[in-house]
Amino acid sequence: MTTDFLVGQIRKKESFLCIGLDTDLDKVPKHLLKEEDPIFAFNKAIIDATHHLCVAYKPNTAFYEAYGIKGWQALEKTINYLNINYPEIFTIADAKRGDIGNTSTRYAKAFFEDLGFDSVTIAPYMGRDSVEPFLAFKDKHTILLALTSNMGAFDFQTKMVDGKELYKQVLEISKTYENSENLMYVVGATKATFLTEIRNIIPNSFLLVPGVGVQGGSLAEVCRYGMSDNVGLLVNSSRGIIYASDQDNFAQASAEKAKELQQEMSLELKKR
Ligand SMILES: O=c1ccn([C@@H]2O[C@H](COP(=O)(O)O)[C@@H](O)[C@H]2O)c(=O)[nH]1
Repeated sequence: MTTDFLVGQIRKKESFLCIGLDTDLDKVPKHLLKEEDPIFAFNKAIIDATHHLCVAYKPNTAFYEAYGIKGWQALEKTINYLNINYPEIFTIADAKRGDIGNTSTRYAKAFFEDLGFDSVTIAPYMGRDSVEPFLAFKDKHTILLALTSNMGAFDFQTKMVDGKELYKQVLEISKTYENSENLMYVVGATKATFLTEIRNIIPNSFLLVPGVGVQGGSLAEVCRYGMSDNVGLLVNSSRGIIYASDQDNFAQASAEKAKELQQEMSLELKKR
């Protein structure tokens, strides 16, 4: 998917919401456990109830890998279901990969070609040759971890390296990578006040922003400091939406939570 198409969807739906499919069988409604594939049954119900309120879904692969082959099959069914039924939706494999070049190429083939995701999250720590194999895929997007939402972000990401915080070095150096137009970045909603400086370095790049809801980040602050001329934001919520209820009406309850965020986003878009 091209970035222009994504921006068009955001304007049309008045939403830059990304719903995280962090599907945990300990948390899904008990009646679904009788299904042949309860992970997919849960995801399908959530997607069918919420697709008109969001522009992206982000399965975090950890939640699928934890169930072995069955989990991976559920991930495959979920991305196929999205690509066939809702091709206008931007898909993110939150896999946080990155390795030496030839290995990164295999990761890129797995997520972009075999599974057919639009984007994948990548750790920048191994540098240029670990990231460029992902960037080589046309109309696919590589989402680099820049400043993450967790407390541990302060262990390394904000430390000074050559006179500048490490996360700023990640932003600046990655701009020199081949096909850098295919880059997006992860910035946690809990770090919203850093967004002004981040926007000075990457004024128009798309940011994937997790951390609203359960982690305590504020959507209003993210918009105030991080919205660019082309919106440039995909704000993720996982648990706050998909586990709104563990009763029979769970999908409807998730749609209600998604609608609350979508309406706030619509107001933010109208302010600009
Ligand atoms: O900095 C980061 C990077 C990734 N995540 C992931 O996003 C979701 C957040 O889930 P919530 O339930 O909305 O808190 C989850 O998959 C994380 O692994 C992040 O939170 N922060």
